Amino acid sequence: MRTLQAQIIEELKVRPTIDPKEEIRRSLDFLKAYLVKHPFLKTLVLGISGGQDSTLCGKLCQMAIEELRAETGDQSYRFIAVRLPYGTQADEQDALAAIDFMQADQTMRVNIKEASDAMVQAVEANGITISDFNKGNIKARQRMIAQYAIAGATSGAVVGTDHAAEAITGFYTKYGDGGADIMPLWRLDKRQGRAMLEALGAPAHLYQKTPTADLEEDRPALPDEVALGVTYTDIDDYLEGKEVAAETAQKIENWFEKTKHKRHLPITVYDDFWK
Ligand SMILES: NC(=O)c1ccc[n+]([C@@H]2O[C@H](COP(=O)([O-])OP(=O)(O)OC[C@H]3O[C@@H](n4cnc5c(N)ncnc54)[C@H](O)[C@@H]3O)[C@@H](O)[C@H]2O)c1
Ligand SMILES: Nc1ncnc2c1ncn2[C@@H]1O[C@H](COP(=O)(O)O)[C@@H](O)[C@H]1O
Ligand SMILES: O=P(O)(O)OP(=O)(O)O
Ligand SMILES: [Mg+2]
Repeated sequence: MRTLQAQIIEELKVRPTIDPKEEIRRSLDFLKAYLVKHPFLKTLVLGISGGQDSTLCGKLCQMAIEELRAETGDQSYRFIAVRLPYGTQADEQDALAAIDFMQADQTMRVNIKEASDAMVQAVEANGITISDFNKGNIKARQRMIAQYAIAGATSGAVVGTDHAAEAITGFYTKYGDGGADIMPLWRLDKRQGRAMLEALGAPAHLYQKTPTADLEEDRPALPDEVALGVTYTDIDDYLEGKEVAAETAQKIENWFEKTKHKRHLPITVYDDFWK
């Protein structure tokens, strides 16, 4: 195995094989323990896009909350699934199917279009141009703002869907979808998450779906794998300690190095991870 590959696997805590049922249990116990330890927190708040990760994460949140209600008798615990379209979302049906699968206690809807467009306009008034790509990150951050507003109003914690196969390439918006309080999928790669959804009986079309951030208007539903130039199969193989083509490993490691800053809190004079 490559030296950096071993270090990354250690940092991101990926295991080469998992028992999906055990990992489901582990995530549920983690979510429950965190809420029990912080009695002020009563809701879990998560954006549901209609993609694989939020389908899995949302199902785990709902299951954890149901167990908590049954075990504590506290009926104020609830899971809030949040629809956060930018205008009309092309795969809205998938998002609704995901919410139906998880049987969310409550669904809220915040259209982020007006706020995102207003931000672009207000910034551009300074004589600079916001690219379509940059605007994509503004959308992801508006989603974060909406989720924190809901968490603030409901004594909630914002749940994030980041996992090892995204963390390794930094394929998330800093303080956007990367901004959350608790991340129950951290440690898992993409195929491990898929196996967990299969074990949970999710509709196949949701876990077989092509992963996309769907943030750009010029390239709608751009597959992550196209944006990254590397497949999740290769990323997962790399994370599981398998051999991948040298050129592929180099691409993955370039993403890892370039996005190091995202996996740390803001940099101060006492930090040296970046040196
Ligand atoms: N496919 C899509 O539709 C789409 C659209 C937009 C973004 N994305 C993805 O979302 C992710 C976010 O994009 P991004 O990473 O360009 O934006 P980001 O906002 O997450 O991170 C870039 C910002 O991080 C900071 N930064 C950059 N390098 C730094 C360093 N070395 N030290 C400290 N701070 C640093 C700067 O503030 C910079 O503006 C990417 O993976 C991107 O591909 C996808
Ligand atoms: N359209 C969306 N509605 C609700 N929540 C969303 C939407 N798009 C993204 N999200 C949330 O962000 C994460 C990350 O999405 P990526 O596809 O990995 O970029 C997703 O899991 C949702 O929680
Ligand atoms: O985060 P999601 O739910 O949008 O999943 P994916 O990353 O597969 O699009
Ligand atoms: Mg997605």
